[in-house]
Amino acid sequence: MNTFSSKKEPIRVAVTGAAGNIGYALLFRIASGAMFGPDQPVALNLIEIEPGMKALAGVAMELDDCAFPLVTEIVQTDDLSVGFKDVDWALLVGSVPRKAGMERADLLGINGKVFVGQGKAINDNAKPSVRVLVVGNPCNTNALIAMKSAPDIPNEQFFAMTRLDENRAKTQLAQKAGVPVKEVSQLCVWGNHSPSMYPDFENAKIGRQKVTDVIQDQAWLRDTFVPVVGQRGKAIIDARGASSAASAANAVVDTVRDLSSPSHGEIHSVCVVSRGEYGTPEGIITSLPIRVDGAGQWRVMEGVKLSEYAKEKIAASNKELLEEREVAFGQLGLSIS
Ligand SMILES: NC(=O)c1ccc[n+]([C@@H]2O[C@H](COP(=O)([O-])OP(=O)(O)OC[C@H]3O[C@@H](n4cnc5c(N)ncnc54)[C@H](O)[C@@H]3O)[C@@H](O)[C@H]2O)c1
Ligand SMILES: O=C(O)C[C@H](O)C(=O)O
Repeated sequence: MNTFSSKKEPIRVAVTGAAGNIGYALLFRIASGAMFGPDQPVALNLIEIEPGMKALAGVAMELDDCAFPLVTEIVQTDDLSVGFKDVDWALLVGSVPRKAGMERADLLGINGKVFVGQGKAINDNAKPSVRVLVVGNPCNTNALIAMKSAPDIPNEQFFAMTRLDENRAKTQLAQKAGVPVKEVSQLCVWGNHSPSMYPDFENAKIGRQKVTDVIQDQAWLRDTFVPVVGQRGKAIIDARGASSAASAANAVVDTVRDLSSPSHGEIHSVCVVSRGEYGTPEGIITSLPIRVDGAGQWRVMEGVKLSEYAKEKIAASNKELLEEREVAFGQLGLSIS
């Protein structure tokens, strides 16, 4: 269709850390229509801190030079009240990435306070219907901090990203089974975006078969697959000398696209605020199997059968989230209730 004649209102998307590595891989895909579809105009609010503004001007010049027909406006700012003004989506990417030798939780003290300010600014400036996806690590706890700092925005509109982990897990299983990755489905990563995450191979499928019927090597599934997925971020930092960027940006596109359209039977891993589903501690932001219905509402898939092994892995990851919350909220003076 001719996008110039589109009558659709633009979707306004804020991206923090827009001049960073993930930002550079993400913006061009949003602008090209990969996130919201080929006939949906987008307005981009690019947010950086002051030292990043010069590089951001260069990124904006490159966006201009693509002449993307869907882009209606590009805002560049280091002022959060401008950056989050009337946005439909806030993609919180900007924050310090971990370096070799660090765990994601080591970033708690460095990045946590950033999400207080961003949560408040979203609360005061974004559309009430705004949806917020946190990518900056430790993303689950940062999302919780942003959510607590935005009391007027419903908790259900805050998300953190484990789709990269789901995509990684699917590829590991496909390669082991010798099948194309599109054959792997119903794969949920549970818990924290940290090495403790649990990629649930017991409920996943390859074609119409259970993964465990196709890959019968339990030792490989438990002792190789699970840790390889949990440590994939570190493996990339060790190999590249920098944390994943293009694959992370791709997972942002996947997450937002799949939260914006009906799931048609597939599930996806998204960190959402727990209501106690499957025994998860209420109030944390943890990864659960999510489906979106025809009205665009997400919900946690019911009826997943978890083995004792799975329950133990998920409980351990959620315990880590409780500990992260205690440390971060203590440092920031936030109340858990
Ligand atoms: N959840 C995931 O699956 C996942 C995957 C990959 C990376 N990450 C995380 O994403 C974050 C960004 O990674 P990156 O590789 O793009 O890092 P980067 O260092 O390349 O870029 C970060 C950008 O954010 C900007 N920034 C820093 N503080 C900011 C703030 N308060 N407001 C706005 N912008 C700010 C910086 O100036 C920089 O341009 C890191 O925390 C990284 O660990 C998460
Ligand atoms: O591992 C990291 O620190 C970066 C990111 O969270 C990843 O999973 O690649």
